[in-house]
Amino acid sequence: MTDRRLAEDVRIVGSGLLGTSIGLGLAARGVDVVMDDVSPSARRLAVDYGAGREPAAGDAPGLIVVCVPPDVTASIVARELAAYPDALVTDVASVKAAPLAELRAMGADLGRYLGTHPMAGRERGGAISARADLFVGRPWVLAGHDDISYRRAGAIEDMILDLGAVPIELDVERHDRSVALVSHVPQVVSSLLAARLSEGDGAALQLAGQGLRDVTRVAGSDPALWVQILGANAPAVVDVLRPLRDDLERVIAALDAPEAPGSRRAIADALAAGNTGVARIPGKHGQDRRFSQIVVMVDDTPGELARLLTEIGEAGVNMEDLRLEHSPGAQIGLAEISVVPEAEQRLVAELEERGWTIAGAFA
Ligand SMILES: NC(=O)C1=CN([C@@H]2O[C@H](COP(=O)(O)OP(=O)(O)OC[C@H]3O[C@@H](n4cnc5c(N)ncnc54)[C@H](O)[C@@H]3O)[C@@H](O)[C@H]2O)C=CC1
Ligand SMILES: O=C(O)C(=O)Cc1ccc(O)cc1
Repeated sequence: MTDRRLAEDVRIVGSGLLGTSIGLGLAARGVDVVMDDVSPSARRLAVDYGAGREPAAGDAPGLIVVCVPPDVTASIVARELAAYPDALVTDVASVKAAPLAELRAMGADLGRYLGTHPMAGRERGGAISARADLFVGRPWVLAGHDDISYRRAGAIEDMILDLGAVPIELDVERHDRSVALVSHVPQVVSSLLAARLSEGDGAALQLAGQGLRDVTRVAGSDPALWVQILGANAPAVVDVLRPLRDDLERVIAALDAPEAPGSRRAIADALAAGNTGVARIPGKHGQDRRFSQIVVMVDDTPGELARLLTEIGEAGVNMEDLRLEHSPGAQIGLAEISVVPEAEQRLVAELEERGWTIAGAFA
């Protein structure tokens, strides 16, 4: 028998990115998973990928996971609660207060419903983008409310743990305020910045480096999904956007008159506040500690990166993170290796001895 916590059979409604990824992860652990979708071809595709089986008469799931767009989440949750009176029902929508309020207004049986939100995803939807390991190591919020205890929702936590994610209990309002700050506003800022590029000189784009890619990655997200997410969490998003606009106006005023008394200070203060903020983003395993970075030049030939990683292992150093940078047209890649500060000097020496070129090392 596969090692797992979840004892229930699972029904997944919505066979897109999230539903298929959950199905793949659970099916791999031997759970009996049924995939469903309003679109028969989406459902069949998820079944073809191995996320689960077609629905059948007599299915009696103990846990139902609704993975549909936010604006239909409440109505599908209500339908499933009514259709399967013994099942626990959850959903994965990116907003939590609005679907709960809708369900309450419909008179749904909230004693069997607890919404969740995995903080993992991709810019592209659909089963074709799904991955069984999408949730490994990622936070997954259980959005608590007064009609059900976390203990009663134990099977949902079992599912989260079986998928390798980290359960976090937050009530719905705190969840929505939190994701406004860490997910919804970053989406808006990333999109607005990327939108500037559509007007830029084509030659300027040839100069694009990793910094631009870092801050615009999520600008490739699906507008149809995000219109729903932002609309459903509008007050919390605006609460972050307004002070952001004030900060931007202060920077613009300072740059309009950079020589005026106080202007340079205003710019420096804005950038320093950014340093303080970025230092608060937890690293791997949610820890706050910062790592040293070692940048190694890697020939753009097959097997070179694998050789580097093997040799770091041989040196007995645990790699905390890895980032790759490629310049278009260049035959060299840069591998930025994060290690604990105590290991930095030793690893640099080991790698140089083995013939690697170190482009930089910094704490
Ligand atoms: N895309 C992401 O990165 C993340 C998305 N979420 C949430 O997950 C949910 C699903 O998103 P994705 O999987 O990305 O979308 P998706 O577009 O890949 O899949 C949604 C699926 O739901 C189906 N569907 C639509 N209406 C339905 C209905 N009435 N009944 C049954 N099926 C229906 C669609 O046919 C589609 O297959 C959304 O609520 C989203 O907020 C949560 C975390 C991350
Ligand atoms: O791509 C990423 O980094 C994400 O964080 C994706 C994501 C998109 C929507 C969510 O509600 C949660 C996560």
